Amino acid sequence: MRIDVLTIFPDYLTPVREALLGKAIERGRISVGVHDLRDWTHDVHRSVDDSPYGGGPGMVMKPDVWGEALDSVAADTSETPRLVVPTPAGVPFDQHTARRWAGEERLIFACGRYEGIDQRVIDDAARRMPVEEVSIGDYVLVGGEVAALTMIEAVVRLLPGVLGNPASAEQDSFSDGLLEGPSYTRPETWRGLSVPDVLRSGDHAAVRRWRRQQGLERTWLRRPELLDTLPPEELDEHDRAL
Ligand SMILES: O=C(OCc1ccccc1)c1cn[nH]c1
Repeated sequence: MRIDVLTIFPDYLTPVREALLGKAIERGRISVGVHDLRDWTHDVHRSVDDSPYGGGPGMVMKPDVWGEALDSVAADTSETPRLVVPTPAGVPFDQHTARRWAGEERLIFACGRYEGIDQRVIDDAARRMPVEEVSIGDYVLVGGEVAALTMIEAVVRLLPGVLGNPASAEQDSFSDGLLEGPSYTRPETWRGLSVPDVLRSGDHAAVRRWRRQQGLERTWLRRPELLDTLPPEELDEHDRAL
């Protein structure tokens, strides 16, 4: 998989080369290109934004600079990239989307700042490649870089050969639509707090049941709406009796 990130703060993406993702890059599992949007400006001030039509606060990122940058980065290879635009106004990003994107050959993340990118950039790009405007949460960041890092990590950890322990990618939260329950490790008692007996019982069926019950309880308490969208087969009659 090849990932490109367009940003006016390329240094913000340095963490992408750390640890987990760093290993994936070393192993050639993914290649990551970080590009400074200002490289596609032509004026002496290297300006990337301007005042919004219709008035209002803040600035909007210019279409011409973005258009040239996207043309250039997208053209690098024959595969058609999927363009991801992080924005508070986007479709919520979730594990389902992460799994879907893990199958892509190329992803380009367009990191907006200010009040966002001129909409025509997205409309024009959509004529040549799939485009998704995506939100990582209901809050406003200063720019899309942190959102891009978040989504890149969620996607890359799913690629075969990236995680040391692939099983954990399968059993992580949301893989069965429920939240993960609590986890414990040594020592058995710590500051007067003990590990639940069932986990030390060696009864694997009981452990499975207990973990599922804990996941259901936690989901019920913290994210009840996830129970509504659970596929019916996920909740067996035993769960319903809980
Ligand atoms: O703030 C975000 O993206 C940066 C951004 C992009 C466009 C205009 C303002 C800010 C964001 C919040 N949830 N998901 C993404």
